[in-house]
Amino acid sequence: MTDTFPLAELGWASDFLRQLTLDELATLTPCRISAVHRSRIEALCPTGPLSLLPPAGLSTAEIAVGDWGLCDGTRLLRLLARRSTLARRAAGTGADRQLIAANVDTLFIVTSCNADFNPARIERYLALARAAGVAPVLVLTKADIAPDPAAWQDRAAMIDRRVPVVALDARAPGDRLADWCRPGQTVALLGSSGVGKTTLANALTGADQATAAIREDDAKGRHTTTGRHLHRLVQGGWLIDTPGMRELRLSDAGAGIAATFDDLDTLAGACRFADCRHQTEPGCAVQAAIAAGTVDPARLGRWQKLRREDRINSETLAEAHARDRAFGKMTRAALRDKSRLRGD
Ligand SMILES: Nc1nc2c(ncn2[C@@H]2O[C@H](COP(=O)(O)OP(=O)(O)OP(=O)(O)O)[C@@H](O)[C@H]2O)c(=O)[nH]1
Ligand SMILES: [Zn+2]
Repeated sequence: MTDTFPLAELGWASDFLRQLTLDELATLTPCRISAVHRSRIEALCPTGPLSLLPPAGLSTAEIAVGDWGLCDGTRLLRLLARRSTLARRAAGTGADRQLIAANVDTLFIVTSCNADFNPARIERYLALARAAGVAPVLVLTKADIAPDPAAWQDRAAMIDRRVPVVALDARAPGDRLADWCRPGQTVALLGSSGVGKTTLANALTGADQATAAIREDDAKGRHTTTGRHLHRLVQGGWLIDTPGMRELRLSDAGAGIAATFDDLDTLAGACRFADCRHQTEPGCAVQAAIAAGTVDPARLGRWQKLRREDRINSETLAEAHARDRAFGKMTRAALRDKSRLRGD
């Protein structure tokens, strides 16, 4: 396997080039981060894989697999602004966002042509992708064993007409994903357990995940595995597969939710009250659309649930405490009322 990659093949593009000063252009080498450890960083650069020291004054927690940086061959000197960022944070902890991947172009939202198919989950992933700045594609696996894969494809297309839908056998995707898996492109997979992510990743990288990493012949002739989380695709391009990818959840995704439910978002703007909850308020444009049959009430329910979930997952520690306190107060008041009614 060759270990050298022209920059364009690694995903280098003009919006990264533009960030370099003339001096940097003359003296430093662009590199793509393939793994991040506590005190070392693995990267791919045009001359091959490198193990680098982190930049002075920058915690490795601020570096993501897929990031572009500039190095002098020994140390990563700085990171370049990202095109997209996938991150997460634990609910209600207010913890800093944990970076999962950077500069992913396409997120394959994977679900199966069976009971795993769930519009609410697909919408959640669509919102997550859009909030991160990544283009979503719906991939329906197990098309080979579904009685009517076209029907599943139609159901998926109904969720969001703007999103491409591909139904396939994850074991043999052929060139069905060739629009997104090509030189310079970076993809990632998201979906629940058992839908075929590992199977698809293996097919796209042409190998077992454990062996798909790029191997470097070092001076002693030993093999060192690099590119741990940045896997080269058979058709060109890269697959980012970090452990956190599988536990991605919605947070700070308000803009992604609005983009995914833009029909409801627009209607809500026409409600009489700015804080309309779209239940029984007079002048509610959303309820009017439901009454007119142009909006599915189930979709309104999913939108509201997702917004609540995002709000809770995005709140800071102080906000979470305030919510708990308010809830405690409410419960205590309710208990007091109850005992008053009982005449205690
Ligand atoms: N016939 C068929 N089998 C599939 C397809 N995709 C996945 N499978 C099978 O489904 C099972 C689960 O697939 P995995 O690739 O392990 O699923 P996963 O999404 O990686 O699951 P986790 O590792 O739990 O996240 C395996 O036995 C696969 O062989 C498909 O498109 N067609
Ligand atoms: Zn309303």
